[in-house]
Amino acid sequence: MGKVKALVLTGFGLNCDWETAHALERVGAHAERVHLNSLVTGGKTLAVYQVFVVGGGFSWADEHGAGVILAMRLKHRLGDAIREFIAKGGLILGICNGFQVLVNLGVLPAFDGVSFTREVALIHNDCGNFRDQWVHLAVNAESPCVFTRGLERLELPVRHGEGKFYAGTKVMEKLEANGQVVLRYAGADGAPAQGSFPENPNGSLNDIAGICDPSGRIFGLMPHPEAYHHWTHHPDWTLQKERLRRQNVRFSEEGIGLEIFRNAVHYASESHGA
Ligand SMILES: NC(=O)CC[C@H](N)C(=O)O
Repeated sequence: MGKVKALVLTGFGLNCDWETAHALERVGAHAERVHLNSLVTGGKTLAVYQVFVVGGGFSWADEHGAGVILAMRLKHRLGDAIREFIAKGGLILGICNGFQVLVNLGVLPAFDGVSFTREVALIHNDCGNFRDQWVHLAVNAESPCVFTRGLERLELPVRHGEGKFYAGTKVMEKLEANGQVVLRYAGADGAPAQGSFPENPNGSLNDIAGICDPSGRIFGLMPHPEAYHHWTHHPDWTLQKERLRRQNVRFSEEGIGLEIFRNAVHYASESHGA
């Protein structure tokens, strides 16, 4: 049985690809960092991978809005390949700048399949500046998202200037009704932040930090799971071991961010017999 093949996109200002590929390798995938131009010119083909990750960074320097130009490039040069990739059951993960790309591309929320038009937006943070901080996240147990299976709460870092999730009332209602809201910013107790700053770092409506498509196979989130793949990444790591011992929780060398990738690789290996 071969390893699950994951493509991590690179190029034009994306800058979390090494960490993202490393996280995927840690959970058993074969991860390849592939430049956008290699896909566009046909040197590499999306169809041979089971997981497609658009990671964090500053593609095209956030010109015209974060993720806008990369989304246009993907739509016009690789739209058919992306549509086919989704139709044959592939998984897509968009992290931070990647989430902004998927939203601009209309691959999320994709109520009736990929629309290639923007239905929701990630706009400038309410606080008016770039936020670099750790957040608590509550996972919606009702969501079909395959990436968050078995998870209830997470702690991950965010680093973004345009992370405020925004949509019209009807779209918000539909997202909530479908269970497509996967992650919400929360307090340390796991209760939704209800817009309070800095627990909700950007003013996202309904505290939304991540959404999925109706199938649960396409997932986008503003926090960075690849940036918590080892326990020492956590700002309180020196206290962590002792705290867990007191709570009778088994200590793990892994950061919880790895679980997102592990779920993806597990799902891909089961559904594709990799
Ligand atoms: N870390 C990131 O991917 C940042 C995304 C984007 N450049 C922003 O600032 O909003």
